Amino acid sequence: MTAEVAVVGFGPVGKLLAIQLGRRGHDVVVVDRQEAGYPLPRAVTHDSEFARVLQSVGLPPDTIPEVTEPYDARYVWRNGEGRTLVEVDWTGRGESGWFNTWFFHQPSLEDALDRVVAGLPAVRVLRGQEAVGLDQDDDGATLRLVGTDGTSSSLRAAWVVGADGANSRVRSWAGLAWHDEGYFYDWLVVDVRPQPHLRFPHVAEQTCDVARPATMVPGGPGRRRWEFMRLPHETREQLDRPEAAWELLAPFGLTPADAELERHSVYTFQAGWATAWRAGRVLLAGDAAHLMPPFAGQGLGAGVRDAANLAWKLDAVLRGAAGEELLDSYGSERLPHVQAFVRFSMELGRVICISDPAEAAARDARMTADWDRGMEPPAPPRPALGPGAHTGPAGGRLSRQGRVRVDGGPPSLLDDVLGGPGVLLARDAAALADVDAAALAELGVRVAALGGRSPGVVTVGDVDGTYGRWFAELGATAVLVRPDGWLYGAGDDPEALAAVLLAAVRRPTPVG
Ligand SMILES: O=C(O)CCc1cccc(O)c1
Repeated sequence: MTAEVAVVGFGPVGKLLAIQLGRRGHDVVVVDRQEAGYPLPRAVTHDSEFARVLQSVGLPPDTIPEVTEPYDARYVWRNGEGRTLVEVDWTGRGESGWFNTWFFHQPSLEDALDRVVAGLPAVRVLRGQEAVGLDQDDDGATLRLVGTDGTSSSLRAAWVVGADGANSRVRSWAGLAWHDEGYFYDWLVVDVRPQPHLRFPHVAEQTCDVARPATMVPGGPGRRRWEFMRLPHETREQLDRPEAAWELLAPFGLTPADAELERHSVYTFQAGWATAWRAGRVLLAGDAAHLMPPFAGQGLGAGVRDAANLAWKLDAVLRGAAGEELLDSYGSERLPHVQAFVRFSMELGRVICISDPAEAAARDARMTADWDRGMEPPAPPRPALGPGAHTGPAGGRLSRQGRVRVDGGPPSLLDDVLGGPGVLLARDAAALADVDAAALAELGVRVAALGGRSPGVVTVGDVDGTYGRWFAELGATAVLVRPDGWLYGAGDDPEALAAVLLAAVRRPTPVG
């Protein structure tokens, strides 16, 4: 069997990558050793950028209310006595055009992604096929597979992506090293469906109580998630029992009579990353490439960013629009970005994972004093991409998505008008007259303007002034946004911007 891309692992990251490549017409085979999907939640929160990626695969979050719901409120941290330590602002809309914070039910999201995959003839999914080995040469890689019935086969692909989770075998076969931050905390993760009459408050809270550090967050529509830290005197086995879960849920007013315990499982929260994400024909994505504790709610989001970054680059390489060196920019861009979130999540963990009373008292004194005098918590990181396929000071930053109007029609998000985030957008269509639109289209980038008319250019009205403000902040009259929604660059000469991108991807400058 052969494919252009073989993906090992059919979790959300493998699914999104397969969809993005399959929608661009590439022949993708996904293998997963499990016969069926994992039916229980793992991640429960996503951000505005993740929402835009869902939009790009035909699942805009406002059309899947059974899967995900916005959280337009604060993320509250309290001490053992219920005093506020800090409140993090999780309200409002992000620059990607969607609410900043959402809580979702992962199995329902995966079902929705499965339905998208099923509609893509270019994507084949082989469940019950375990990858047991990998060989590669200059032209591709071969996976050795064993089915659940014991049958052996092989799968040859131009590129293999290991989206096979924290214990990635693809990572080991490719010889990609792992950097471990030495961060290990065991937590009992509990997913619950309270009966609707309980009317649970829709809040995200951390209880920083030495007696039992605990997290309570929504778990997607109709569900709640609790996480309880294992204390030093407890074993994993003592904690990983339904009786232990119910005992810990009781103070929150939950009993087996009015709630369903969907899952309880002890996880070891960890932090680390693969030091390189490509070895020849093999690439890593998702938990195979990075792990972080959940306190910033960014673990799966990082994997989703991987899929978006990798998809457009693999697409460009496979269609011959870019040299394979472009794939080196995947890890060089994504690694520094994900490191910022790993470190931020560990810092949050250092606040909550405290079991020593003296240390907790010092934390409480410091944080309540800061909060009482109105000190705002440090903002979550907004890292730029590391070195790679972008140019100038604005390049490598997240782009914006606003509402636009075409020919006096109703407002729509720009990506919906253009078919995806990739765009060379100029203030005036006249500046785009000589741009090589066909070459940009090969990379998944369309050509649009906020005013004027020019053949082949989509002219859009800037409904809320999002783009006018953004251009003013950048001091530019044109932006070049990559198909993953990240800014390639900004300036006053869109033709030159396009030419720099086209030259860079055809012969990228080596990174690192
Ligand atoms: O969705 C996740 O990654 C885990 C859920 C979560 C969200 C916010 C705080 C926290 O401690 C866990």
